[in-house]
Amino acid sequence: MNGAGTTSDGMDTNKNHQPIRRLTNSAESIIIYFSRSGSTELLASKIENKTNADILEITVQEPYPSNYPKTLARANAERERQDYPELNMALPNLDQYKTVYLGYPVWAMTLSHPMHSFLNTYGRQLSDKMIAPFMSEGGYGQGDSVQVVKESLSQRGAVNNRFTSALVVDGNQVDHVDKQVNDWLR
Ligand SMILES: Cc1cc2nc3c(=O)[nH]c(=O)nc-3n(C[C@H](O)[C@H](O)[C@H](O)COP(=O)(O)O)c2cc1C
Repeated sequence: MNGAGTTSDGMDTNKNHQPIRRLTNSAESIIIYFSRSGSTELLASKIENKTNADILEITVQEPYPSNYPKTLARANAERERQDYPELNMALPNLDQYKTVYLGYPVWAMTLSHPMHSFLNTYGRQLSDKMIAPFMSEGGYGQGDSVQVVKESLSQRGAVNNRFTSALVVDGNQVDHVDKQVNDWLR
């Protein structure tokens, strides 16, 4: 139940390029996502292309190893201690946005830790937004991740959120999900 064997893993997305951060004064939607090995990032870029939303990547102080077992060991230890990673990003003012597309990989059948950290740190600033959760996973589905997003937001004092259905994509199939993405965006 840990996604071992999924071919998408094995490379931190920011090893070879700067974190993604494309912001305008005019967009009414923003995509905020974390991706360790690129699948959620690819899905985020598809959503960006289809919506013209702004886009912001969540990054952590200490990136996860590209080595999958090492990442798993770190993630397991973090989860046991509920010790979520420190972020190294700045959140822009979100006033202009009505919709936040919130993207993450599923880890251990729940929300991956950088998104935990993001919601714990900035959740309150998502008040009044429509939240559109999207995720990539290794074949075991969304787990309780959306529930955890909802709980984290309300614990951080976010109010007046509405939620769309979640877009759940197998990380190895992101290249083949354009129709699913289009249908979800409708
Ligand atoms: C620490 C860790 C735990 C994972 N746990 C699960 C899981 O419980 N269920 C699942 O389907 N996939 C699991 N996966 C696989 C990832 O969800 C999947 O490969 C995802 O597409 C990775 O997204 P990314 O490339 O954006 O990081 C796990 C991956 C990692 C690194």
